[in-house]
Parts: sequence; C-alpha cells; structure tokens
Amino acid sequence: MAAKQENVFVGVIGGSGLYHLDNLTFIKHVNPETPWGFPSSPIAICALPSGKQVAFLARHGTGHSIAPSAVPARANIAALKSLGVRAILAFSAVGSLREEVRPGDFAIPSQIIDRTKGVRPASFFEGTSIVAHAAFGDPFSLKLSKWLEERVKAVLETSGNGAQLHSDKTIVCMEGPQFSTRAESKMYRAWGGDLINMSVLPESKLAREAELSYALIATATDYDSWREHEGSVTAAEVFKTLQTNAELSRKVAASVLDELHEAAAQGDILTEEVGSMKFAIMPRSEKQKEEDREKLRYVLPTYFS
Ligand SMILES: CSC[C@H]1O[C@H](OP(=O)(O)O)[C@H](O)[C@@H]1O
Ligand SMILES: Nc1ncnc2[nH]cnc12
Repeated sequence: MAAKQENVFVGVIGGSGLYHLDNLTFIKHVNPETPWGFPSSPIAICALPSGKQVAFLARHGTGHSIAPSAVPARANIAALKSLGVRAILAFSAVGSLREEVRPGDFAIPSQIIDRTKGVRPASFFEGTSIVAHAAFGDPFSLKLSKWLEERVKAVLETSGNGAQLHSDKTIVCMEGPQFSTRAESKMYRAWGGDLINMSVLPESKLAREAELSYALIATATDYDSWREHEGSVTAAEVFKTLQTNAELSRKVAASVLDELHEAAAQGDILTEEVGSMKFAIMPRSEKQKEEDREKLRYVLPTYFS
C-alpha cells in the first residue's frame, strides 16, 4: 500500500487541456505503484493558499500521450485512494448534444449512457475469484454534485465570459478515439444524451467500487456532429475552447477545493459512498484466493483485511 499523504482528502483529475493546477503551489510528485500498475502520470501534491493539500492527476498524462481507451483508470483511482483521497473532482472536455449547452459552458452531469466497447478494464474485481456488483443507478455522488452546483455557478458568473452552468445532464461515454458520426450524434440525442465524452467510464465506476465520492465538471468545447447545417466536430474545433475552459476550470478548482477539503475531512458529504460496497461483494468462501483478497485490500481495506 502506498504511503498515505498526510491530510490529502481531495483528488482532482484533469482532462484534455487541464494538465496542471498551476494556480496552486506544487509540493511534490508521488507515483504509487498499485496492483493495477502506475497512474497516467505522477500525481502532483499541491498546496492551496490555506496550506491544505490536494492531489492532482492528469488523466491522459501531462503530455497528453494516453488515448481514452488506454487510460489506466484502475491505477488512477487506486493510486488516489492509496493517498487517502475521499472525494474526486474530475474535469472533462465534452461535446454538447443540446443547443442550450454552448461551447464554453460547463455542466455537472447526473447520468451516464455507456457507449464504450468493453475493451477497458472496468472493475477492480475483474480477473479475480471475488465477485461484486456495485450500485450504479446514480453514477455520480449526488451530494457532492449538488454541493458543487451553486459554487461552480458562482465562479462562472464572476468569470465575465458568459459561461453558464447546466445541471442534471446525461453524458454519453463513447469509445473513440474517432469522433461520432452524424447518425450516432443524432441517435444519442434521441436517447436523451446531453453531453458526450470518451473518459467518464470506467473512471466513475471504479470510484464507486473504491467507495470514493466522484463528481464530473464537464466543460463543453463543441456541438459534436448533430447540427444539420454545420460541420461535424473536429479536434481543431475542440482545441479552440480547451484553453479557455482550462483556465476557468482552474478558477473553479481554486474556489471550491478549500471547502471541499474540509467537508471531505469531516466526511459530511461522503456518507453515501463510504460503506456502499459492504453488501455488493459476494460473501467470503474458500473459493476466494488469498492473493485476490490481498489485491483488493489495496482499494477496499475495510472488507479484505
Ligand atoms: C480532445 S477531444 C477528445 C478527448 O477529450 C476528452 O478528454 P477528457 O474527458 O479527458 O477531458 C474526451 O473524453 C476525449 O478523451
Ligand atoms: N464531440 C466530442 N465527442 C467526444 N468527446 C469529446 N470531447 C470533447 N468533444 C467531444
């Protein structure tokens, strides 16, 4: 088990365009080797102006060298948990499937539609002799997401660039790396999808298995490929807004992390995830291999000690 970092209760996962929280004070890098390998890149332990510390992880690596399908999500979540993280604030650059969610706007989704292709290891229990079925009806931490809404809205209102916050949205997670066809984009809208990305799964599933609170701040960069009289999304289009969104994301992070650290330390917004796996894991049997129990102890010490 990696060494817990004294008083690090909040982890931030940066997506495309957000590779550093350079408005915070860098302290050190830690690079825990987990039973599922190393995280996308060394985790930066950063200090807030108050001195409180947070962990920052670049989902695609700081040089954006890791494609969506290859993100070591199990190592990322396990590494953050091993540091003592209890709540994860994840950022993601997303496509918008709704007119009202404009490029430059932010959204806090509440639901996910899985359009990944099953090529991403999506459970810590995969390949072990232990079976577990995590509850995932509400894929994001309801209390953490609600807690974030007003705070993120307040930052956007003072940002001056007209960015709005949209809540209670459904995000489609596709495999990629190519963007959607026009037909797929329209299909996702018909299914009730509001946003689209390539990275929220299995990250959110693994956070739930590890009993971590997890919320996503989606930052819109394009209208995907559903608008009749417009070109379909291109990386160039996405890149136009990435930096502006990243700057605003850093302001959001700097604004909420101090209070979130305190809340996470006290556990008052974490109760819904802590203990959620207690009845999800099949009862112990002689068929469960000790080496598998040891592996899972890394993320769920309560149940496998
Ligand atoms: C650069 S557009 C596609 C790419 O951007 C998003 O990454 P993230 O969610 O980590 O911000 C999307 O999921 C794709 O990985
Ligand atoms: N249109 C899109 N589809 C998938 N992921 C995205 N990230 C940003 N824009 C996207």
